Order: sequence, then structure tokens, then C-alpha cells
Amino acid sequence: MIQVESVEKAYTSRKNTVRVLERVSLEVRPGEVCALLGRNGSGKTTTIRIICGLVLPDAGRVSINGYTLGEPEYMAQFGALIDTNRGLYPRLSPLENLQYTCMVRGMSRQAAVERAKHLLEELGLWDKRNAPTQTLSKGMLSKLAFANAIAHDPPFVLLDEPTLGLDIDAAEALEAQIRQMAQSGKGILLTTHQMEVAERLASRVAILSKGRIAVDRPKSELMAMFARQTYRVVLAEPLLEDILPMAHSLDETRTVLEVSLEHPRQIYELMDKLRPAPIKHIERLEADLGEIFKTLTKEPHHV
Ligand SMILES: Nc1ncnc2c1ncn2[C@@H]1O[C@H](COP(=O)(O)OP(=O)(O)OP(=O)(O)O)[C@@H](O)[C@H]1O
Repeated sequence: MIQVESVEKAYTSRKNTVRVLERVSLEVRPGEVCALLGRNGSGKTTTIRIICGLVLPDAGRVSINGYTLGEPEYMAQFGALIDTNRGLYPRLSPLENLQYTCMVRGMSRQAAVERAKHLLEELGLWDKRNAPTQTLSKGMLSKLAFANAIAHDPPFVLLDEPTLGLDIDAAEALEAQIRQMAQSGKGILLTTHQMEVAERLASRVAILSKGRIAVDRPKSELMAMFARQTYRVVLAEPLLEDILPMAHSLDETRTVLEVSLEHPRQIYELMDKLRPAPIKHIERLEADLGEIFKTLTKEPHHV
């Protein structure tokens, strides 16, 4: 398990100090895909860099499977894609890069070559296997950086925006890989601004906001919490009076409104308020992680 405990981090320059993480705690278990979400600058990359040992925290502790940074076993517990240039040698070919990573992590030359070839084939980079890495396109580099992160088959994988720059087929293939890795028992921590990606992949969602983990829940629980509360009501006639603040939004025909209720039984109160406009249809809306994210990162909000 990855355990991040009460980590604090501030960046200090001569002019000012930016407090990025304030007592951030997070766990990633084997077999789970944890989506770490947050607005720009909320500290997602900093958190991942701290886990990788690239940035030292001011306070707190990080361990993976019980090993802490500095112990030789620590680095073997994870692979990371942080930015597509990191860890790749531009003049070496993709084949050489992957082979090198595997050998540095202890594989024999033969096993490393086999593994590198397998990954290149699987990720659609076979044709470029001998080209200098610096000649690859952005999307190809992303794929190679992903392959490099998982090359030595580590139990945990950290992925900072893994689908950035990928075309639709490549993104789907990558998602399938991530899903399959989780099924095989690997723990994945990923950041993304693409809420649909998080919604499809995550089993757990953690949201960083204002330096803290504002939310950390199984995705299904989070979605259920919000799904219970939002309804779409279609009226047979336009609504004449405003029933705000209960109404969340009303379309321009004033016949379709979306309302957020704190408890399902409030639906009766709502129906009462809406009379005499006849209700044609009421449905409970599916939760949308994007909306949930926006709601939860607006203000410091702890659920
Ligand atoms: N090396 C650094 N020196 C100074 N400030 C930094 C450094 N790295 C990051 N920061 C600041 O720390 C804050 C968090 O940055 P970080 O990259 O962790 O956020 P993020 O959530 O990954 O953002 P994004 O979604 O935009 O990638 C930002 O205010 C950023 O400017």
C-alpha cells in the first residue's frame, strides 16, 4: 500500500512562500485506481513528486509496502509517469530506453529485451522501436513514458495526466491497460483533468483543494451521494414563479428545471411548490463527476 501521512509542502522563493500541501494524507491499495483530482496548482504533481522522492516534504511521511524513501527496496515498489521527458534518454531508441529501465531495475538482458519488445508491440510503438526517442511525436512519447513507468512490472504505478496528448484510440488502449493492471492487483494513482477518464477508471476519488484532501471516497459512494440529490423535473406548462434557491437551474422555456434536494422526501415539498404547473416527468439525474468536482472545489468542503 502507498501511504502518504500528514505531508506538508511549501515552496519558498526570495519573494514569497506558497503553501501547497497542508497535512495531506492518502492511501492507495493494491487493485485500486485512485484518481487524484484538483484544480490547476492544487498540488497533484507535487504529491506525486513527493511519493517518487523527487521533492522532499517539509513534514510527514511516505511509505510504499512498508518501505520508506532511502531504503533500496522503495524505488522498486513503483513506476511513474510524471512528464513525458523524464526518465527517457532522447538519443536512445524506445527499445533501448525500455531495455535500460528494465535492466536498471534488476532484469537480465534477455528478459529486459523481451519485456521491452512486448510493451512496444502492445502500445503500438513497434514501428518506432529503433528511431531516436527525440524524433517521436508527443502522443508517442506519452505512450513510451507510460511503457517506461510500467516496464519493470512494479506493484504501484503513478500516472500524472497519462492520457494527455493521446488520440482517441491510444487513450482507449491506455485506459484498458490501466484497468487490466488494476484487475491484476496493481495499485494505480492517477491525476487527470478529464473527468470522464476519472469517472471511467477510478475506484476511488481523492480531491485536493486548498492544500488539503477535501474528499477521499470510493467513487461509487461519491456518485451515489450526489445522485440521490439531483432531479430533473419537466413541467407541462412554464413555471411562472421562481422557486429558487431550491431550483438549481431552469431552462429558457421555463419548463425544465433541475433541483438539488438534501433528502429525497423533499420531492413532495417540491411538488407542492410547483403546483399548479402540472408535472410531466421527474427523473433522478445520474451523477456526473465533473459537476461533483466543481461543487466540491468551490469552497473548502469536507464530506
Ligand atoms: N519547483 C517549484 N517551485 C515553486 N513553486 C512550485 C514548484 N512546483 C510547483 N510549484 C507551485 O506549487 C503549486 C502546486 O503545483 P502542482 O504542479 O503540484 O499543481 P497541480 O495540481 O499538479 O497543477 P496542474 O493541474 O496545473 O498541473 C503551484 O502554485 C505551483 O506554482
